[in-house]
Amino acid sequence: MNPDTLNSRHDVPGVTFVAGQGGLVKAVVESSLCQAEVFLHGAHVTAFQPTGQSPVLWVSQSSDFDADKPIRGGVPICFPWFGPLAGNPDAPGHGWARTTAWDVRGVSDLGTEGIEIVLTTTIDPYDLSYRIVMGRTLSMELTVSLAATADQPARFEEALHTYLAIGDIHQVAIDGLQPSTYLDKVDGGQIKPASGAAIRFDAECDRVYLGTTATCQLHDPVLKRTIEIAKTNSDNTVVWNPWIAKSARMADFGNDEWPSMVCIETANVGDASVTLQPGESHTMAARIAVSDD
Ligand SMILES: O=P(O)(O)OC[C@H]1O[C@@H](O)[C@H](O)[C@@H](O)[C@@H]1O
Repeated sequence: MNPDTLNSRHDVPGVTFVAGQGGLVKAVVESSLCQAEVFLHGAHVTAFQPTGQSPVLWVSQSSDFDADKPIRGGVPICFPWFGPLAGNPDAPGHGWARTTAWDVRGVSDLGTEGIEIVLTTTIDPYDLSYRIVMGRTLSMELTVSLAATADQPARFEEALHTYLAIGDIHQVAIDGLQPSTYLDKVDGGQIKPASGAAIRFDAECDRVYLGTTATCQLHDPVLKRTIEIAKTNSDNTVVWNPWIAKSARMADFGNDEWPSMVCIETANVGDASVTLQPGESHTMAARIAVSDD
């Protein structure tokens, strides 16, 4: 749908639909609380910056902005599978949601809470609704529903694959996951014991933390801030930085960009996949808050 039509249908001060990079339509939010951007392509939040802070989300300078490709950075939605689809190497990594065109269900001003945008789409057999609230904090709620008329249960994986902007990967630390075991994708998918220590980085990291509902804190001594990620109905947290060799292999990721990002992903994957019976729905949420150190 073109931006003019969206602007006349959803006439809320502080929200403007425009043709963004690659001609893809995005909502631009500018309020006293924050600046933010959401592409309808993938229901992809690409920017969030509370007033007085530097940008919270990272987007690659080499990202594609193309209706057939995912955006590299921001918050891609991984659904209905995470990573490669088992048994189908031709299926797109991380599922269909991040390359689907979503519809605008509604835009509202929630006052001190922020601006709310609700996007919807259907990915057979599921109906998806994504509620984003952009204020001093960024809230994202993904609701997946299976129609009562569905003839069988359905099982899916999901992730809010959040790329966070950081000062320097060598200096950040992540708290909150100390007590959790993790699946180490860099080491053949082995399950590793809880480390008991904050996560620090000196090499490629690709870990699925298991059985954790914990809130994480990302401490950034360079930007002198802490980003907190709280979550609901999520049993996994994925932590990812591609480091040197893997980022060099990705066409949509600049070779020298890896020190300035880390992903902390709110997820339900693998053994934590969600099964819905006909008529059921499931909501997973993440809330990102920033504070100065
Ligand atoms: O290149 P993609 O499909 O966006 O995936 C990026 C990364 O996403 C992470 O969530 C995965 O754990 C990594 O294994 C993967 O490399």
